Amino acid sequence: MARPVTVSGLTKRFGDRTVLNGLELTIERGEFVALLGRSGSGKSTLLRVLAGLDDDIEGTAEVEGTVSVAFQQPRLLPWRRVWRNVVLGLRRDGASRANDRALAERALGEVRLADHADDWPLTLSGGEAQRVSLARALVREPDLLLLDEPFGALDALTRIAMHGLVEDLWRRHEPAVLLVTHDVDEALLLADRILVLGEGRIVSEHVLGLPRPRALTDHVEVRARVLEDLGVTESALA
Ligand SMILES: Nc1ncnc2c1ncn2[C@@H]1O[C@H](COP(=O)(O)OP(=O)(O)OP(=O)(O)O)[C@@H](O)[C@H]1O
Repeated sequence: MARPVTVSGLTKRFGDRTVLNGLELTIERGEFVALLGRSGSGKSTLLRVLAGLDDDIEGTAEVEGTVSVAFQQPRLLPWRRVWRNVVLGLRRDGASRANDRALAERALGEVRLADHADDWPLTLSGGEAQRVSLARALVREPDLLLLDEPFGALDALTRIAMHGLVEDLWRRHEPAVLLVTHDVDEALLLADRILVLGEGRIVSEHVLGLPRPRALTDHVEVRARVLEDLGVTESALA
């Protein structure tokens, strides 16, 4: 099976503004990649292109296999029960539809929400709703999982719990992951490789070799280098 992402010479303009400028990127099967970059650097734009939501581009962006996306907001349909939201995006024929409830229950079990299958989305907490969104992304068994700041709207404790959950789900399902985040520590905990986007291209790449689960202290030097690439100095944070 081909590599899930091969991007070459990708340029994306909005009017006369060039947001992505000759970007090169490959992601291997099962690889967990984090994408960092300053606000407005084009991270979401790149994700939208990879998700097939924007094809008005120059260059090539080849994506192989099934793609799922989870956004910062869980985007659940409030008038559908939780389990129906999970199977919403599945390609369906008569035979598989009969199986939907079982598929949804299994996916909800994986994100530890087995008891919430019949709830309405608006009764869920923010972290629970985001877990439903993850279940919905994974039920399609994607080859590529695109995560656009999926934990950005959650409180710090819930976010820590979600890191463990995502790592667990990634190991079990083995999709390639592209995680857009503002959180350097999140990237250091989860990713095989950290990319920094700037001036429309990948300006730096950091490969993280250490085993998992990781501690934040594992990558002190890489952390400093990534922050430097983002234009942040430790003294400015102190
Ligand atoms: N539909 C659009 N029309 C015009 N400009 C756009 C559009 N979408 C994005 N842009 C511009 O492209 C640039 C990159 O936006 P994008 O959302 O990709 O950045 P980002 O790195 O994800 O930012 P953030 O970290 O703040 O979410 C921004 O300047 C934005 O204003």
